[in-house]
Amino acid sequence: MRSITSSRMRAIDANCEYLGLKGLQLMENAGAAIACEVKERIGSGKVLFIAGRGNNGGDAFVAARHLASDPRIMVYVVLAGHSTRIRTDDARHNFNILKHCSIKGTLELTDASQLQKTGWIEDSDIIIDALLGTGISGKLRETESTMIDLINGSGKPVIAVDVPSGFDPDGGEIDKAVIADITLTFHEMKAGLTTSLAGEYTSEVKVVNIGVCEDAEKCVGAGDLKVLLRRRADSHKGNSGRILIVGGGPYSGAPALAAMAALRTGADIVTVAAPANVAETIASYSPNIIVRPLSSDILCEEDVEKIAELITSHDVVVIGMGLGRADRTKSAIAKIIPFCKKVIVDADGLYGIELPVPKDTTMIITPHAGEFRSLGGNGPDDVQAFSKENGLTVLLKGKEDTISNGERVAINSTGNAGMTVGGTGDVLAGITGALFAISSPIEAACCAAFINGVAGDLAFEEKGNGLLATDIIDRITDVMK
Ligand SMILES: NC(=O)C1=CN([C@@H]2O[C@H](COP(=O)(O)OP(=O)(O)OC[C@H]3O[C@@H](n4cnc5c(N)ncnc54)[C@H](O)[C@@H]3O)[C@@H](O)[C@H]2O)[C@@H](O)CC1
Ligand SMILES: [K+]
Repeated sequence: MRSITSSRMRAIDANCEYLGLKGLQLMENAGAAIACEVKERIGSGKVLFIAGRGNNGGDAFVAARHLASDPRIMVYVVLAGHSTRIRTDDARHNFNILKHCSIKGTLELTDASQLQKTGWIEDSDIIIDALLGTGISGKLRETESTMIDLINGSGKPVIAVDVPSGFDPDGGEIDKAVIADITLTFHEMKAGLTTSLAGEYTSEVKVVNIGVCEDAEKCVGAGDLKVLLRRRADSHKGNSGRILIVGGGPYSGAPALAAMAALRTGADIVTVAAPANVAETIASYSPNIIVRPLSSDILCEEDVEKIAELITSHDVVVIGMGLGRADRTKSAIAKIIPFCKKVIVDADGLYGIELPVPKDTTMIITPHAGEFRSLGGNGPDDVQAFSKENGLTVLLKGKEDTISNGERVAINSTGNAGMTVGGTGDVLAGITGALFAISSPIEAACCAAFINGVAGDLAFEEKGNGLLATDIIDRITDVMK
């Protein structure tokens, strides 16, 4: 069954916003769907909303408004905590409108035990649980924890909003959660609700369409990047990645561009392993790059041992740019790949790999159309099947980039015609390397294509068709901000 993680859902929500579809609109649809479900279950009576201070609560405030205008229904709203501490603008907005609706009673409770004294739980015909949704983190805290106990002790029918509160939407361990009769989950089935544990907390799950636009899911957007960068901010310093770039020989600029792009994307350390004839030239481009010279004028099998040793002190290997296609180089590449845990193969490197990918290696390839064909791929429509068959992630460069890990397919439409200039592919590979150190291959490939394209668009505004690959590198930090 198709399902979605909470972080992917957050990315889609943010992509909607980026495309002009506001969270408030989605919340309106979510709330309207809850109100419909309530009316289907009870034609008349008392409805008690128990809401938290995030957007899960916001959905409840919308539903309360929709129901309040029905003369047969009496609506009560309990907020866990004080309204000054509502966490999001959308939820606050909808909470504030409630004072203009015929709500029978509203309470803001920091002490959950006060709820019992109101008698609202016993009097209610149905309870709507909107304490916590996909924004839950860590162990359950008060006031929410006691409110969950009160809902579970009520014996009343319960509708859970998005997920039963306390339940981990990604299927992790839980302390306790609301036990609901039905869960209305928005947009797509949440991963946690597909686990066997879910059956203990909800008898039924209904997936509700809230009007998410197709491109927010299909195209890479600012939301994907936001989620990835937030994760990086949460991770400890020193976790941002050590990248080993294996490139150069016939050319010297390509590995240097990849290295600088990786550094600008936030990699901690970037080492370039390059044939001896170009090592000094590469080092002279920037003092930020560490260069390790190899044995001769091209990468060859004699270098494999040294590179295998270097790999052990790096998180990600980026191999291919500027290597040339000598037979000795190709066979060296084939021997190096099995030493790599995480590897990105670009440009000439693509002529040396053997598919499918070795069992312990996770690979991203970044071919253009011709390189993809030479691997046996058949254009953008074949990217998903090719990825699945060969056990890797493909970022096929083109007017629109097509990215797939065999399951998800994404399109990146940032970038412009000025980016056909040499070196932009090397920049993309470097960005991908830095992101791969901190994320899954599909996230890394998607976000790298997006960053590279937007940085290219910013550079194009300034330089027009005269833009250079180095101009794109200069704008990476603007995009990341
Ligand atoms: N555009 C959007 O983002 C949309 C979001 N939607 C709803 O918004 C929900 C996600 O909203 P949020 O991200 O605001 O998060 P939630 O509303 O799920 O939860 C966040 C709140 O819970 C508190 N909290 C987190 N972990 C806790 C714990 N362990 N113990 C006690 N309190 C805890 C936080 O302090 C915060 O106040 C979804 O589940 C869905 O119901 C829908 O309205 C559709 C649109
Ligand atoms: K909930």
